[in-house]
Amino acid sequence: MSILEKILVEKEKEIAQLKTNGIKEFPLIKHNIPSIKQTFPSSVAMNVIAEIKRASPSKGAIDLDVNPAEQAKNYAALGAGAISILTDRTFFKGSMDDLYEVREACNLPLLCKDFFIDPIQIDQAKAAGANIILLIVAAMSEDQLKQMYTYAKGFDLDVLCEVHNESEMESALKLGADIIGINNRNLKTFNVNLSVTETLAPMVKKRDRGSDPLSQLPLLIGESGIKSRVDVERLAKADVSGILVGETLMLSDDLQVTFQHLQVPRMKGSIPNAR
Ligand SMILES: O=C(O)c1ccccc1NCC(=O)[C@H](O)[C@H](O)COP(=O)(O)O
Repeated sequence: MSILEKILVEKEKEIAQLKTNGIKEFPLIKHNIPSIKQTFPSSVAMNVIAEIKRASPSKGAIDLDVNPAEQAKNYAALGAGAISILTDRTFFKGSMDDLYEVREACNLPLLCKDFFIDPIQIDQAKAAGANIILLIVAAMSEDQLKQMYTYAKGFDLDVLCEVHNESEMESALKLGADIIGINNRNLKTFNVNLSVTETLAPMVKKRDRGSDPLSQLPLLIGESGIKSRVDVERLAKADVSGILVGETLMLSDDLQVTFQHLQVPRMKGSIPNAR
């Protein structure tokens, strides 16, 4: 069984519990958080979605004792455009409480990075303060993907639709996803290769947009395995609007320097108002 399959087996158990016990309510809610669809395209520097990641299947423990609110405040002060919070408990040692603590501490868009396969998980993420949820194309059928996407959008949530190969990119484009994450990490082997983004990103512009050639291109996010300025420059050339970075930020001894390395200039052609 691949790690993704193992995670999904656990998710089925969690979903059964949520349906029996109900979702956990939180006393928020902050409104008027800007969407990354509005803020990312106009940015001249690479947009960073900075992740709070206590542990992972590929790395084991990363920083089990991190204070999510403090970490998020540091990310925000250094110019992160959004924060990703791994909320899965079994494999990543996170929780919905982590998400909520970050929601209370900052006003950036928050990505609930979990393994969504049932609408009740979307209800739970929204209640804890998420603005964006993750839908992994490899985790469900096209019909299920469409249902989950429609459900999340109806709840005023953005959706990061994650792909790792050409057929998954085709599914995301067919769905009409407006934010697509290209995951450089193979969830079966854990192998990380930035050429995944370089190969898949051009598919977005090549796609036939039928009778509406001016329709907006999806926002592209390069995900996983990003460690250095050189890595980000490669992804900038592939014309992504943003990058999702976990381990490198969580293990950084000097977040300010690490952020400077990540915020490289983006391609001029991809920035509407850039001169
Ligand atoms: O990180 C893992 O080991 C992992 C394994 C199985 C499924 C998902 C996994 N990671 C989730 C993520 O999407 C990453 O945390 C995110 O893209 C950031 O990656 P990185 O910068 O390499 O920490």
